[in-house]
Amino acid sequence: MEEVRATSAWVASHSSHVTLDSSGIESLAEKIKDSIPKVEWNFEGIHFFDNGPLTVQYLFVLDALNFCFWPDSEMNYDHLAVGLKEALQNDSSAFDADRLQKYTGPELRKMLKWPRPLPLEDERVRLLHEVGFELEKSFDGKASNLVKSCEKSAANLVALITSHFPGFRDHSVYKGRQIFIYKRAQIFAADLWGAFKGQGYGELKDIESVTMFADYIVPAVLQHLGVLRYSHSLSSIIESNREITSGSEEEVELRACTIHAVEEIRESVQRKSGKQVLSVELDLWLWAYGVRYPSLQHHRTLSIYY
Ligand SMILES: Nc1nc2c(c(CN[C@H]3C=C[C@H](O)[C@@H]3O)cn2[C@@H]2O[C@H](COP(=O)(O)O)[C@@H](O)[C@H]2O)c(=O)[nH]1
Repeated sequence: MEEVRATSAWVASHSSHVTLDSSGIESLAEKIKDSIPKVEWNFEGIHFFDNGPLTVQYLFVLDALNFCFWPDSEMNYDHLAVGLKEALQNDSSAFDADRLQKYTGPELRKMLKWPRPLPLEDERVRLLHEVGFELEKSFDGKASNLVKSCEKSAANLVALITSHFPGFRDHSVYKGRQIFIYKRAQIFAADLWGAFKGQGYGELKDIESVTMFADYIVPAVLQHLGVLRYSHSLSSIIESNREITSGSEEEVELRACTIHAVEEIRESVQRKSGKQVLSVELDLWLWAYGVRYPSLQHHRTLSIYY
């Protein structure tokens, strides 16, 4: 994940629309330095968990589809997590690699008990097929084999996922440079670590290398907390719910500056407290904060990456 850190820092130092407010970073770090509010993974109680390989399969399918819920104002991440959990509880072979390759849009919709087409439904189906196909071809159908081959390293896991599954290659070109974000690949590593409490399939010795997961909730939280500042034109686009094109300067800056800001907060908290802090812990706290305040306006980009 060094390339995620390094390229996000580069965007932050060449940014035109989003800036980091260093006094906002310092005052937030000061506020949380003694106790970063601990948020339990699965604090909402919405995920499938059986302590075995089926949970790994569930999390991989979940994170293959963990993007862009906002086009349907009634949909959110919880619907996906709960819908997939119930599907697996009703039929433990629902996510077998051969089955994943055959789902249609209406079947996926029915599985999630959603009464109308899902946002970006065709892409969601295509990505399910991709996951089923590549799991079958290279990992004997099982996401748990993918995890086993990573030697307890989140960095290896992200590299393996992004090399095998094109849908996870979350990157863009910004001012002539390739910028790596890898949101869904990294969140899968963090979900494993969180679900299995750092043991078994969740034992990742380098979990500190994972960055925050650049989605559409955390930038809005950081702006609200005075850590990120937007240009006048970007603010007005977000406030009027106008779409921001995937890969545009504004979009890349929103995501990369969020990653870099969380790194700066983490380093500042570490300096002040003398304790190690994980970006994953900061992410979960900031995300949980954001979903409690649905009135926070977030940017809108049609994307399969987040
Ligand atoms: N940075 C960050 N982004 C996250 C998550 C999660 C869920 N993680 C689970 C893991 C453990 C916990 O128990 C969580 O339940 C989803 N998202 C992103 O949010 C957006 C959805 O928003 P809304 O439309 O309002 O549901 C969408 O881009 C989605 O990809 C996270 O943890 N961090």
